[in-house]
Amino acid sequence: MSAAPVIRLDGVSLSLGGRPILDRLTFDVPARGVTALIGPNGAGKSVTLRVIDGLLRPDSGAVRVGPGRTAFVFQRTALIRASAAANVALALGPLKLSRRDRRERVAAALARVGLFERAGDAATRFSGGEQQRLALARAWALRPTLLLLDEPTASLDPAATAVVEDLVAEMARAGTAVLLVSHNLGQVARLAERAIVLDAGRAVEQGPTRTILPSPRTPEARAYLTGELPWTSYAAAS
Ligand SMILES: Nc1ncnc2c1ncn2[C@@H]1O[C@H](COP(=O)(O)OP(=O)(O)OP(=O)(O)O)[C@@H](O)[C@H]1O
Repeated sequence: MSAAPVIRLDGVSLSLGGRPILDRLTFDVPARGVTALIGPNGAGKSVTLRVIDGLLRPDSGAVRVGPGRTAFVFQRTALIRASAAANVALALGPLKLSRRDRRERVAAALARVGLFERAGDAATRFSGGEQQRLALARAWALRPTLLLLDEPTASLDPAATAVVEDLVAEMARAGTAVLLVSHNLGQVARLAERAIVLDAGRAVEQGPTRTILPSPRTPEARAYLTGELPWTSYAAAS
């Protein structure tokens, strides 16, 4: 591969509440394009994003991220009690823009997600889907090197989902590396060139989505992708 990866996890292990969650997790995320992190509930996808963003520190192993700015859009977005415009402007704090550039970038970001008319409204009163779009606008305005997305369209209607998917694709085309956690496999196929399949805190399979999605090699990836639940086979066996 040409460029250095934007994320490198090497043998990362982490226990939480006395339970092993990540187990010698090792993978690279290339500096270009969209990489999907997929796997069953509880596999450790969100914890992995938090480790990458430095919100959780692994017990062992190495995490290398960057260089550049990272933006993180959570499953449940953290917005401040202020207007939509103020929420975007606040994210631009570290950028040292002129007042005018900042105002223009905020307006463009809100317009990009269809919230321009709502610029002065209290962000915490937005619907779940509107808050998610606002969180994306905040990330877009930052022009990050790396974008971490945790189920960004889980609560969105189809039209808003399309807006978010367009925005993510546009950011990727503009050079942002994206790591996307999603259970929407259609979305993964549409957006991501590569996928990493997590199971019980380990990367069990990784490679191009066009081969992993239709023909996974490992039983864990196959079970996830075909919707086979571990407790179903347990119940059937007992
Ligand atoms: N702060 C914490 N303390 C204790 N356990 C935690 C903590 N955070 C996460 N866990 C546990 O770690 C495991 C992995 O959680 P995580 O949220 O990463 O799963 P996930 O793969 O993102 O799942 P989902 O698809 O359901 O969102 C879960 O069993 C969860 O209960």
